[in-house]
Amino acid sequence: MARTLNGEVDIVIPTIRSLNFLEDWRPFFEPYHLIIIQDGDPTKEIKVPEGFDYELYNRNDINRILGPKANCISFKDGACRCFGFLVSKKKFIYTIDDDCFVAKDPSGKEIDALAKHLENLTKPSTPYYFNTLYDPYREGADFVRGYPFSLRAGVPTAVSHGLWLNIPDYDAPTQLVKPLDRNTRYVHAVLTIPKGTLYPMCAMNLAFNRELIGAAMYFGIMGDGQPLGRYDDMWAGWCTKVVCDHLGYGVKTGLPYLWHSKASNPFVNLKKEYNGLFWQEEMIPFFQSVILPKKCTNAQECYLELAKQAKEKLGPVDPYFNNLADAMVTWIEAWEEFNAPAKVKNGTA
Ligand SMILES: O=c1ccn([C@@H]2O[C@H](COP(=O)(O)OP(=O)(O)O[C@H]3OC[C@H](O)[C@H](O)[C@H]3O)[C@@H](O)[C@H]2O)c(=O)[nH]1
Ligand SMILES: [Mn+2]
Repeated sequence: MARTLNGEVDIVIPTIRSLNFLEDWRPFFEPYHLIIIQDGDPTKEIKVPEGFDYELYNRNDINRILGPKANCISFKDGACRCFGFLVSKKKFIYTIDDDCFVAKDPSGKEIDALAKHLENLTKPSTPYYFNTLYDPYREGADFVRGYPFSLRAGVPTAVSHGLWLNIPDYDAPTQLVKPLDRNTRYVHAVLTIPKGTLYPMCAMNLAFNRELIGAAMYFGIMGDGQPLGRYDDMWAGWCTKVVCDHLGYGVKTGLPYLWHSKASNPFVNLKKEYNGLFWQEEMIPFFQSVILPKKCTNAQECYLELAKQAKEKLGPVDPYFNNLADAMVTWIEAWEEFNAPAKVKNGTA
């Protein structure tokens, strides 16, 4: 059972809708601090249900706080959530969409998704050698015969990627041809994604160790005024996986599940993700070929190197990638502004 780490966790929610979904999560979320990022029209009043401890930022706040650097935070795209990662001071971040609800496991028990994520993040990962009995650190499981003892300590876990029952995270073409698909399969497993393997990270039900990988968890410039949308979490997932592989951190996927209730409009989604459908055939081979130099020893340094290589290798694909690479650098500048080690003055920090 994960320790209650409520002093070490922020829950980040991007929203253009309502926050009534929090009533479903109240038993699990009330002890935690929420960072709500209100996207779209800042004059619209967003109601937060009584009893939650939260801070709320709209576009005016982001512009006021970041000044010219605000141009690295997307507008009219769920990617705006990464502003919450920037202003948080906590060790762990859990980010969830406002159309996601508490799911039930096959026994009918409500799933405390946050507790399971914290368990995933506070137990090691095994990226170097696959354990065929899945998560060896889970109650009632272990390493199987032939698993080297030299690797059984595992590595620190940086990302915990949860899944969704009901509406699956399909791209627009798949959603258009299979509108009635519902995910009813509850697979009771947590897997470490092997080193050297990328994956399509969805931000609907995602947790990470902000101290290890937060600087690389940037969701890019998407949405309004950009030729790309709904690839925010994909970009962040590819960047963070490459950085985790380089730094020796683990990424897990699988449990916990939540219940995803709303299918967004596939035609609108097609317009947003259209370029991504063929640019991903260039982006993914780029990330598969990235080699980060040994001198990069933390997420910030790795990320600046990634920005440099993305500009070199993907800039020729489309000028958008030059802007994205520049925004990645702006993000790190903002990150360092918010996370500079406390300056020590006459002996006190
Ligand atoms: O302009 C916007 C649009 C949405 N949001 C908030 O982002 C969350 C996701 O929105 P939605 O549920 O409409 O997206 P989906 O089609 O279900 O799929 C997304 O799931 C999240 C991924 O990051 C990716 O964007 C898609 O796979 C929700 O909280 C909206 O309120 C927004 O802030 N601005
Ligand atoms: Mn949704």
